Amino acid sequence: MLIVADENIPLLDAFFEGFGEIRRVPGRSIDRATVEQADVLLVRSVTNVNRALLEGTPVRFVGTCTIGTDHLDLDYFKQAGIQWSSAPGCNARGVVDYVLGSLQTLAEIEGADLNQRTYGVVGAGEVGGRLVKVLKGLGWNVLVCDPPRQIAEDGDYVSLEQIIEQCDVISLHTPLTKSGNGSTWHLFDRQRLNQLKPGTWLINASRGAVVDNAALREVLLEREDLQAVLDVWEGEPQVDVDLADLCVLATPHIAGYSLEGRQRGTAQIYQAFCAHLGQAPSIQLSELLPPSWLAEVHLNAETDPAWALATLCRSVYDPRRDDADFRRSLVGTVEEQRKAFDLLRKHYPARREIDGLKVRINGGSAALSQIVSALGANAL
Ligand SMILES: NC(=O)C1=CN([C@@H]2O[C@H](COP(=O)(O)OP(=O)(O)OC[C@H]3O[C@@H](n4cnc5c(N)ncnc54)[C@H](O)[C@@H]3O)[C@@H](O)[C@H]2O)C=CC1
Ligand SMILES: O=C(O)C(=O)[C@H](O)COP(=O)(O)O
Repeated sequence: MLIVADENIPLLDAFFEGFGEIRRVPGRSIDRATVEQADVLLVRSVTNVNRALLEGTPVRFVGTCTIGTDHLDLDYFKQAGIQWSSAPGCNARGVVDYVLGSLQTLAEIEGADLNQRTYGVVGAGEVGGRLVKVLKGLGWNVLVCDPPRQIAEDGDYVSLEQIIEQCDVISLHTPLTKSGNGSTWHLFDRQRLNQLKPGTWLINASRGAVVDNAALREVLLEREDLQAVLDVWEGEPQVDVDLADLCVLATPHIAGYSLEGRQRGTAQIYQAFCAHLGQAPSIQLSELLPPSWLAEVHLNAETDPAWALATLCRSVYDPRRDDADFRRSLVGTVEEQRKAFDLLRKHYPARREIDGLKVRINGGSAALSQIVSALGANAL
């Protein structure tokens, strides 16, 4: 069996070497010739997998080690009888950590009290749902917009208009869909961007085109009161450098790049492939993941809760380093910038999630316990 795989998929050998030959290829170079003999294709978000790539090839299973599926032509897969799997939720916690770290930076720059803001989460699936839980757990005021969920289930949802009217912070977590009633392509167009409340913070770690990037650049130039944090870009790896300059934080699509998140993505595809073959999985991710780095943190009961929150969030992830690395890369020719975008992602340093963190509060404090529990760390 020939497995063609994006070279940036971690733990490929650990999970897949037992199945046959693995051929590693840069994700953006996967073309017709690359998959001509392949039985299995394992990709990341940078490879568009469609009829033009696969028709007439032996590929019968496609795995993407990502949450997003906007690079896959699922209608074609169905028509052609090609089995596929994504990795739902694999790196959702990493994105939540990115949003939390970004909020700390925004609060610091703006001198704002995070407790006093109203948060709007647009899209409450794997990522947004986890984020809502954390924000509500912190006792913050959160509004949630998710029309498909609102139709499917009873719940406390609001319209996008209400989010725009009432929220001080808006975080986007929808899939990118380009057709149909609920299409999210340019969900935040010029009109909606103009309607944002004075002083709104807009965070996009979903897909670049959920926000009209050209319109956002123009609106940010006109309205100095708005603050934007962008992890994803229309047309990436090419980035609108002027837009990046106007953002408080700008990063190269790494919000979900926790070590656990990336490795979980491979593990989930492995499990799906085993199911496709009718085999029981024999390799466990828990046996491969290195132990948590921050074993234990002690806080004194007198610690200021805002300081404790900032310290715990930043102990897990602080986006300022990624922002600085990214800005340094936005020089030279367009081709050099595109290469730099991919290189920053290829050589992304390992970053851990908060689950393994144990926090002891010396003396006991209800406010600190609430923070520890909301973040998903373990109270000792
Ligand atoms: N920046 C990064 O590194 C990462 C980005 N992502 C992206 O984050 C986004 C969210 O991922 P998940 O939460 O796993 O997806 P999900 O599919 O679990 O949840 C998406 C939610 O959005 C809702 N939704 C759909 N259309 C909507 C609309 N018009 N308005 C409001 N809500 C709408 C859906 O009902 C669903 O509940 C995706 O675009 C994914 O590709 C995911 C992981 C990492
Ligand atoms: O899982 C997703 O969806 C993401 O956006 C991932 O962070 C994408 O990572 P790459 O596949 O682009 O490495």
